[in-house]
Amino acid sequence: MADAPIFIGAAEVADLLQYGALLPVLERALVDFSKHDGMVVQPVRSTVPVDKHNGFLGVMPAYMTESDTLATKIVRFYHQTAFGTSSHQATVLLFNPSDGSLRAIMDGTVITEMRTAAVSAIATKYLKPDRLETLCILGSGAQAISHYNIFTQMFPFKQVRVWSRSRESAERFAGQVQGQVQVCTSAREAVLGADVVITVTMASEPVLFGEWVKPGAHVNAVGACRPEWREMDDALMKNAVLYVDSKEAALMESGDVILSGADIFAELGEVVKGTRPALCEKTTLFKSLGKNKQEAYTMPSIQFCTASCLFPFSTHCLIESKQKLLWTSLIHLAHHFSRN
Ligand SMILES: NC(=O)C1=CN([C@@H]2O[C@H](COP(=O)(O)OP(=O)(O)OC[C@H]3O[C@@H](n4cnc5c(N)ncnc54)[C@H](O)[C@@H]3O)[C@@H](O)[C@H]2O)C=CC1
Ligand SMILES: O=C(O)C1=NCCCC1
Repeated sequence: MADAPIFIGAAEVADLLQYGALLPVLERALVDFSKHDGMVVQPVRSTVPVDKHNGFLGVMPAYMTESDTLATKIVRFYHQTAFGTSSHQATVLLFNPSDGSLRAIMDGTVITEMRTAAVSAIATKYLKPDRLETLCILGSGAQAISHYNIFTQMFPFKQVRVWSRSRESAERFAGQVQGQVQVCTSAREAVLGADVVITVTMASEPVLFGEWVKPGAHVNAVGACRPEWREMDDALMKNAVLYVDSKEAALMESGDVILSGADIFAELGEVVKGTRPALCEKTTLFKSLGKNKQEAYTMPSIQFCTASCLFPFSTHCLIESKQKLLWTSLIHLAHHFSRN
């Protein structure tokens, strides 16, 4: 009889997954994904609208030939959730690629929060302006917190500003993170003069306008993952140099890209690999959808990295950390767990 799949819950994921291990594997995942050589199979996320309940279910499968890793992330994102329940909830399934059997089930919510923030941090590492004094975060939910945590660890910001639709949630955010945060009464006030701006809202209409953004600043646009949703106005989309995690996903899922008609300059993986330039002296915008890594990653269609690719890598990090062993594949890892 086949071994039962192992289960790795949220607390264990949170305990084991460290940014230090996650960042290099995500960089590698971004590069592999952007080679487009057929070695990473990660279709654009398939999303089912659950209109009756104002939500969506996204499925993000991915297969990576080199590491022989087969995984799927399933993520739900709902506008209205019961008090105290996260709007985003994800599960990652790992399969044995040789026969397709299920080897592991793990919480994907923490992975989604950390993977997404880590990829924004990678984009910022490559695209940042010379001066890094002020960080602006629009939104105050789970992604705002994970972005705050890694951005304040990785970069020497002197000031962090936050804006949210309600001052109460912005103040709650300021009380949850370690370190000083300036709560702003308007998005404009938060954005003016900022060197790096992060948008992590569930908005479907623009909350960030090009006229507010300092020339030469870098923007990480993380929300608005539906073809009809926006976080940015056309002025910003057209004036910034546009980088994405996946061109295919951006052209199918990002309302900011599709509706503005902005030209995509490069995938982030191409910049990390060095085949496309990082135009740091210009205003840059990284449109994240999770395709490459994340999804896979945790979400496979990753949006893997957004999708798919990223996901398996994240899982590797988890397991390596726990076992202090270098595993070469998720499946090996899953087997190991099931025997211990
Ligand atoms: N690019 C990627 O790989 C990923 C993107 N996301 C996206 O990031 C965004 C934030 O996700 P979470 O922090 O997990 O969600 P959350 O529900 O924890 O926080 C959402 C934030 O958006 C604000 N908000 C909601 N509606 C708004 C509106 N109409 N205008 C302005 N603000 C509004 C809320 O007040 C809250 O501060 C979402 O759009 C989510 O879909 C999430 C995971 C991965
Ligand atoms: O990659 C993910 O996970 C998500 N991306 C976009 C919004 C929903 C979750």
